[in-house]
Amino acid sequence: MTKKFNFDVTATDGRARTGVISTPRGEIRTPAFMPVGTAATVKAMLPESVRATGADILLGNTYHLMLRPTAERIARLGGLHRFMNWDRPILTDSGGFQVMSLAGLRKLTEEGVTFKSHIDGSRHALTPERSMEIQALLGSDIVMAFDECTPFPSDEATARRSMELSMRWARRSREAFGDRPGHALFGIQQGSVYRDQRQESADKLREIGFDGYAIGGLAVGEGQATMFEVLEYAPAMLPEDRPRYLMGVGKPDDIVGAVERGIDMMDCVLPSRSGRTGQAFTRFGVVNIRNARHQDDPRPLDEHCTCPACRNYSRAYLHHVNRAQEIIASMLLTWHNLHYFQELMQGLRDAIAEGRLAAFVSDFHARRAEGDI
Ligand SMILES: Nc1nc2c(CCNCC3CCCCC3)c3[nH]c(NCCc4ccccc4)nc3cc2c(=O)[nH]1
Repeated sequence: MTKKFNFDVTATDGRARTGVISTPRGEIRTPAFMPVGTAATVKAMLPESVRATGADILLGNTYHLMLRPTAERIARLGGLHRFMNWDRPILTDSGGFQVMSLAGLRKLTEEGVTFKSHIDGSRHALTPERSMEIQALLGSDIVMAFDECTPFPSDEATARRSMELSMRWARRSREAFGDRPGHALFGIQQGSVYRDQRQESADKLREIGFDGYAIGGLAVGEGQATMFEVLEYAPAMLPEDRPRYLMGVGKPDDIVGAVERGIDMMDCVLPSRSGRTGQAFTRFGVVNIRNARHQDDPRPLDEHCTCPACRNYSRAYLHHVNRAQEIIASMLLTWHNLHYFQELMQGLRDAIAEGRLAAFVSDFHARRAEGDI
């Protein structure tokens, strides 16, 4: 059991690479997709089911857990791993992004953000120091610096002010995090869609020094083409011997494009959230199980898939339980989607390791064109 946090690149294919992040709680195979466990649960999944889909790490969140049940209570109960019965690595986001997207009455100053809880209206404050304290109380293995996700679109001056604030907060996060062997602190690059600002942000983060580097400020409405334009240059600005984490991404084709451009880690609510609405991701594209055309279909979602939903249930059944709003509908569709996302990651890792990523990617796109789903 390593007591340290390490990242080793094991193979490359173009800008893409495979690697292993070693942590005291286990190894993370990269490129990795990280399921989101917002309120100390991956919704509709038991932790052992999340593990069965192939996940090595999952996400928690400062914002949600500080409001309910509070980080102090989770710490008193032994920390987030014990609390949610997940003994592998956990990465927690620093809370700023969720404040801006969920909380009410927000006030942003140099110090940090104050806001009203979306749960009970109580007032709270998040600063770099408080975010580090909360993430330490939770016991997360990978801690995210406290940042401001620059809204899109932003003009250059606005984006610059936002990025520079995030870089001052990055330094305060680093200082407040201190020296915690076996735990990692990741910095978050900002700079919106402005190449010079992305470079300045990357240089500042390197100067401060982090265990890993995230690309923030993307997947905020700019669209895939613009995101990929930024990913043509932003990953290479970050240290190549450290993990690169693209936050909030994404759809399967976003993930494939990001991995081709050198990204090692991603997270997204999409597979779980869309599973609960009846959207199933398959190698041929998305199946919306609520559509009446499935009500007599005896076939599984995807006959190639080995997940419990595809092994044991028909589209007709999944259509029925979804229409009836049965709890099992969320369970089966979530499990299928997380399984599909992890299978996609395993396919990418294998293709990179064998130097055949280009073939994998063209096959990935070709299947989806078929569209007989
Ligand atoms: N610090 C920080 N976090 C960001 C996040 C949250 C990543 N997920 C955390 C996770 C923790 C647990 C609770 C859930 C969130 C982002 N998410 C997106 N796009 C999502 C776009 C999207 C995709 C599908 C559905 C909704 C929204 N862009 C992001 C940029 C940043 C950023 O600059 N800084």
